[in-house]
Amino acid sequence: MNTAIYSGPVFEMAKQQFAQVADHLDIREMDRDRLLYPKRAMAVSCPIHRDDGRIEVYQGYRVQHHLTLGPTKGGTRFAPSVDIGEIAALAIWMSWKCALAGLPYGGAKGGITVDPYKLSPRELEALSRRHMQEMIPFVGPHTDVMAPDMGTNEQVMAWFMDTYSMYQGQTINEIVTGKPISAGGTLGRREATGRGVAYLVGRALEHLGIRADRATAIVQGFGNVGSVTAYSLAKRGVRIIGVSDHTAAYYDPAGLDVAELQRHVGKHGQLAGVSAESLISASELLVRKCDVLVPAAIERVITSGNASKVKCRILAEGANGPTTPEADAILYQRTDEIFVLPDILCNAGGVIVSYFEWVQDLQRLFWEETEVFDRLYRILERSFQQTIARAKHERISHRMAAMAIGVNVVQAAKRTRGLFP
Ligand SMILES: NC(=O)C1=CN([C@@H]2O[C@H](COP(=O)(O)OP(=O)(O)OC[C@H]3O[C@@H](n4cnc5c(N)ncnc54)[C@H](O)[C@@H]3O)[C@@H](O)[C@H]2O)C=CC1
Ligand SMILES: O=C(O)CCC(=O)C(=O)O
Repeated sequence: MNTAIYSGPVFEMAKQQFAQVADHLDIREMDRDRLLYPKRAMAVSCPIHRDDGRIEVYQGYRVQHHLTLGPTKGGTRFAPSVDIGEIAALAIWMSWKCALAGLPYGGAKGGITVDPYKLSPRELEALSRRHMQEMIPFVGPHTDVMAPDMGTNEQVMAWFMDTYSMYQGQTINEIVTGKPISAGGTLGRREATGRGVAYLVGRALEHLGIRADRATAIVQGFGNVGSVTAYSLAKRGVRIIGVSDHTAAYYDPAGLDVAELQRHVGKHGQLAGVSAESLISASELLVRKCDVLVPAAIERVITSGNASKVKCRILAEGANGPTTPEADAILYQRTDEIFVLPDILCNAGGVIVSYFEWVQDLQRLFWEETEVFDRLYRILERSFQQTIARAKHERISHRMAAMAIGVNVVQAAKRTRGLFP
């Protein structure tokens, strides 16, 4: 099979991780490509009028990894880094994540190569609508259901839903999740990923016998996932001593006021300008001593260069793919020091509540917020227990255990459906 279109460092990571798990599970060579490579991938051109009258064309992608368990599911990312390799890796990770959580989905991901911070609101709307228009032949409530990811939000999901619905001649809420409540969204989706991260951090602290009100945390990334994680951890009594985004990093051992940081970002769209005294370099922040380190921004930030220097007790991966395989090997040597909550477990709250949103939209029956979070925490608890039990039993890392569970689920479904002899 010629797989050359899938390349780049993020795709290589997903490939390397899969190879390690496939070796551990003793999956036959001839079955590996079927499990790893995406079912289909789309590349589309999205032309829009810029505010100055120019026409600019942006490249968009959607990768659907497998449809063995149901529709594919995953976010749409607007970022300058986006290419088909990055999106394919994120789609593959979505598959293992959904399978670990027991959701009836395969993984997908999409994105546009664009810096959304450089578009006006009108340009962002035009690009979002054009992207969905180009995707109409490939998505559907029972084929592939989009959601937010880095650089997109509830408003973008509302534009996606509206564009798809106008084309169909009727409102189809269930085409995307992560929508505003007023457009058929569920209570709790906006906070779901961060609250899920905080729940699992709480469980890891208990596991290690550390009291939340004596713990400290550093959070990289202060968007949807990072800011809600910081806020939810602070509500649990954890002192937030460091935060960063793409514009600034702050460290204060006495603790930062998360609500104040959220107000600042709400007003200015970024962390820069909060305080001159507590400024620190972004790379230094990651290796400061803390109980909980939460990378909640981009991929590949814990690397062979800093994995031996991080000084946390818990590494809670809010982001997708923040740790390279080389760093993983180092962290595995430090298992007694650092408890890793791997991304496909740690940030699964988002897609789990997206699943609840899809179910509610399909049934036209909406739940109370307590029902959303009770069900979310039950699924996360089960995944947490399964992951640590398997890691202990097979003497493997938490990442390897979580992935092994996910890969096994997909493999079993393919086998049952007759795709494996
Ligand atoms: N939104 C969701 O529900 C989910 C998101 N994720 C993952 O979480 C991560 C963050 O996503 P969101 O919070 O949704 O995105 P977002 O767009 O809301 O926020 C991203 C944040 O990361 C910051 N950032 C970007 N580059 C950075 C850098 N080099 N250093 C420090 N900060 C940087 C941005 O300034 C911003 O604060 C991504 O890896 C995404 O794939 C995972 C599961 C669900
Ligand atoms: O909510 C969803 O469907 C997907 C969220 C997502 O993109 C992720 O978990 O990485």
